[in-house]
Amino acid sequence: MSHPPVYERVALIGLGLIAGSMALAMKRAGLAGEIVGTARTAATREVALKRGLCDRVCETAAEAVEDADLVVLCVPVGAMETIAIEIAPHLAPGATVTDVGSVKRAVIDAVAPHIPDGIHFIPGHPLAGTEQSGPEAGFAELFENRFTLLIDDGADPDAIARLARLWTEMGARVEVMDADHHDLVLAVTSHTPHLIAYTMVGVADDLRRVTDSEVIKYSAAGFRDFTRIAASDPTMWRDVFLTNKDATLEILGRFTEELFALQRAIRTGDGEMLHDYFTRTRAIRRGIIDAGQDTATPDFGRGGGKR
Ligand SMILES: NC(=O)c1ccc[n+]([C@@H]2O[C@H](COP(=O)([O-])OP(=O)(O)OC[C@H]3O[C@@H](n4cnc5c(N)ncnc54)[C@H](O)[C@@H]3O)[C@@H](O)[C@H]2O)c1
Ligand SMILES: O=C(O)C(=O)C[C@]1(C(=O)O)C=C[C@@H](O)C=C1
Repeated sequence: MSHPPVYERVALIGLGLIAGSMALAMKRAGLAGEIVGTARTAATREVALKRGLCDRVCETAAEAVEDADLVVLCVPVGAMETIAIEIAPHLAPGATVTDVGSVKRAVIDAVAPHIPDGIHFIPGHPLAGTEQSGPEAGFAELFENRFTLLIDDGADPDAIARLARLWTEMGARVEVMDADHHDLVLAVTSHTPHLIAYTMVGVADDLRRVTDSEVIKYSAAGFRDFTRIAASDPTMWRDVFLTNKDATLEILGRFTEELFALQRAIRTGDGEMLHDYFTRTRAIRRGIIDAGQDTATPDFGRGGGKR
């Protein structure tokens, strides 16, 4: 290892897809002196040790954060407050607490009040994931060339820079953003699209007669992508919608208006409207590719067939 670790001891609370990927990315680049992990079940802790995600596991979050200079909350958004209350009295002075939750305002409201003076709280969100979850799901390349958004909620700039360095060394592109703006942007780019995918797969399931035959047999393209997204973790996504309620409802309202406009164009045979609409959306896709940001479904030669 040619450089000192960014953090001497990192505590990962919750050992699923994101924690596992962080652990492997940190190990690969020598970014943590020691990685300590905790999860609720012995089975998860065992897998984490077996996969080499952690150097050590603890039964409780309180034990795991002892003497850690970085604590990463990697649990569903709705579980963040309980964990914050549990770890607060055990945090080392000067430590940084961050999280990877998909919603930011709700996490700040839930966690910040419990963080003691002298601890840096810097909410974060890697814009990278898959539909897989649990301790087997993580892989070191997950964050490569993907954005990680950090929220500046008044934390010490040096502590933010240090955390940004960790993410950069794990391969991510880091940007600092305001929490409310984050939640609105993610409602457009991630949360509402997931809800639409869940809905579409639900519609197909309602037509069970079709599901049993054609839907599965012929789901090579668009629908298959929807089923991948709709296979994402139910607890995580329940919490996302319950905690990013206003922004999601705002975007869903707009979505419904557009859908009605398209529905009307189909009913009235307004081909020009449909063509113009699809021309505009095609340009957006091409813009994303031209900007070199078409990294939405990293494959890395693993699990390509499942996507
Ligand atoms: N999966 C994604 O695509 C993705 C991407 C970016 C951020 N996130 C966010 O990262 C966080 C973790 O997601 P993940 O995909 O790693 O999930 P995961 O399901 O793979 O792992 C979650 C971990 O939290 C534990 N956990 C669940 N409920 C808990 C509770 N009530 N108390 C304590 N531990 C609990 C689980 O046992 C597991 O160890 C979530 O907040 C999610 O919003 C997910
Ligand atoms: O590719 C996927 O499976 C994802 O949905 C990942 C995705 C996203 O919407 O882009 C999902 C939730 C997150 O908070 C961040 C990333």
